[in-house]
Amino acid sequence: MLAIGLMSGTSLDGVDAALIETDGETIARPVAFRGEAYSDAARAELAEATALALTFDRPRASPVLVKAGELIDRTHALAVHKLLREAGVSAGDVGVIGYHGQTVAHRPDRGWTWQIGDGAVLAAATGITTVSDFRSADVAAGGQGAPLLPVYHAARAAGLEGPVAVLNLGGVGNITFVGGDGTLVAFDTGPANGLIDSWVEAETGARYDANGALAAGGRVDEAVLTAMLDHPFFDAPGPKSLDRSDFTIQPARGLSAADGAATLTAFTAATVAEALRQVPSRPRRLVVAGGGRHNPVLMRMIGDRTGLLPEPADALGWNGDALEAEGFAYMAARTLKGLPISFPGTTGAPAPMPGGVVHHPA
Ligand SMILES: Nc1ncnc2c1ncn2[C@@H]1O[C@H](COP(=O)(O)OP(=O)(O)OP(=O)(O)O)[C@@H](O)[C@H]1O
Ligand SMILES: CC(=O)N[C@H]1[C@@H]2OC[C@@H](O2)[C@@H](O)[C@@H]1O[C@H](C)C(=O)O
Repeated sequence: MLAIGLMSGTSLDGVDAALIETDGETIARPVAFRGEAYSDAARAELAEATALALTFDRPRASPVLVKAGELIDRTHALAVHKLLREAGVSAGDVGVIGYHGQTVAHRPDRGWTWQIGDGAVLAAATGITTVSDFRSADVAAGGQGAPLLPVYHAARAAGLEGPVAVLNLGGVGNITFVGGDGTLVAFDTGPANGLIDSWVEAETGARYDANGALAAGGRVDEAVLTAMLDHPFFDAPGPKSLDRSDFTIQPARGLSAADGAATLTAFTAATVAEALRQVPSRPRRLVVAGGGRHNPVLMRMIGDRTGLLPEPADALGWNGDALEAEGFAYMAARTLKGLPISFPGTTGAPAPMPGGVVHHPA
C-alpha cells in the first residue's frame, strides 16, 4: 500500500513528510519526500509549549499546549496536501498516515511521554486513516517509548552485510545495531545537534552551526568535555532514551563561541563512541542519517573517536533527511497489520509490541 509518514523532530525545524510504498514487512520503497520548515513564529510557539510541558507532572490540556497542538495539526495537514500534490497521488490511494506529532516532553521514568498532534483531526482533514500516539503503549508497558526507528532501520539494512549500525543525528541522537543474525539493539546516544544548536543560537543568533564552520575555528576544551561525559547516562546500559532538555550547554559557559561549538561538537562525537562501546559487537559499517550528517566537523570527529568511517545514509541510496518520516509510514502500515514496532532490545518493552492508535476518517 501507499503510506505517508510525518515527523516533527526535537530540533523544531519543521515537518518531514514521506510517501512510501510498503507492506509493513519487507517492502519499503520511498516514493516522495518534502520538508516543510516552520516559521520563526511557529518555532517560538512550539518552544514555549515544550518548555511549559516539561514543568507538568503529567500531560494535561493547557491553553498553550492546546494551541500548539492545533498548529501541529494544521501544518501537518498542509504538508500532506502538498506532498500528495507534488507526487501526483490522490488521498484515496493512500492506505494510512503515520502521524508522530511533536514531542513536548518525554518522561518514561514518570510513566509518560507526550506527543502533541491529534490523529482524529488529521484523519478528518485528509480523509486518510491515521495512526498516531506511537509511543504511549510502549511506555505504559514499562518500555522507554523510544527509539522507535530501529524496526525501520532493520528493514532498510536487510540487504547489507552485518553487523551494521545506523546512527540518527537529530536534536537527540539514537543508534540501531543490526547484527548479522538479525539481533536488534538500540538506544538514544545523547544530545546530537541539540546542544550545538542551543549554543550557536545563544552566541550568534544563527539556528545551527552551518557546515560546522564555527566549530571548525575553535579548540576542544578537554576539561569541559570530560566533565560533560561524566554523566550516569553514558554508563547506564540500554535501553535508554532522552528528553531534549536532559543535557544543557551550561558546562560550556565561559568558552568563546568557537571553542564552545568545537567542544559541544566533540561531545556529540564522544557520545557516539560511548554508544559503540555498548553495542554487542563492532559494526562493519556506521551509516549516518539526520541533519548532523551535513556537519563535516561532526562527521570527522565521529570518525576520529570511533575508528569507523561514518557513511552518510545517502551514500547507500537512502535519503538521510527522510528516514524518520519514512519510518513512521512503515510503522503505521505495521500497526494496521497488528505487527510489533518496539522490542525488548530497542525500548525495553517486555515483549515485541504493536503500538499506535488508529483513527478512521468519519
Ligand atoms: N548543513 C548543516 N550543517 C550543520 N548542521 C546541520 C546542517 N543541516 C542540518 N544540520 C543540523 O541538523 C539539525 C536537524 O536535524 P534533524 O532534522 O535530523 O533533527 P530532528 O528530526 O528535528 O531531531 P530528532 O531526530 O531528535 O527528532 C539542525 O538543527 C542542525 O543542527
Ligand atoms: C521522545 C522522542 O520523541 N524521541 C525522539 C528524539 O529524537 C531522536 C531520539 O530522541 C529518538 O529517541 C526519538 O525519535 C526517533 C524518531 C525514534 O523514536 O526513533
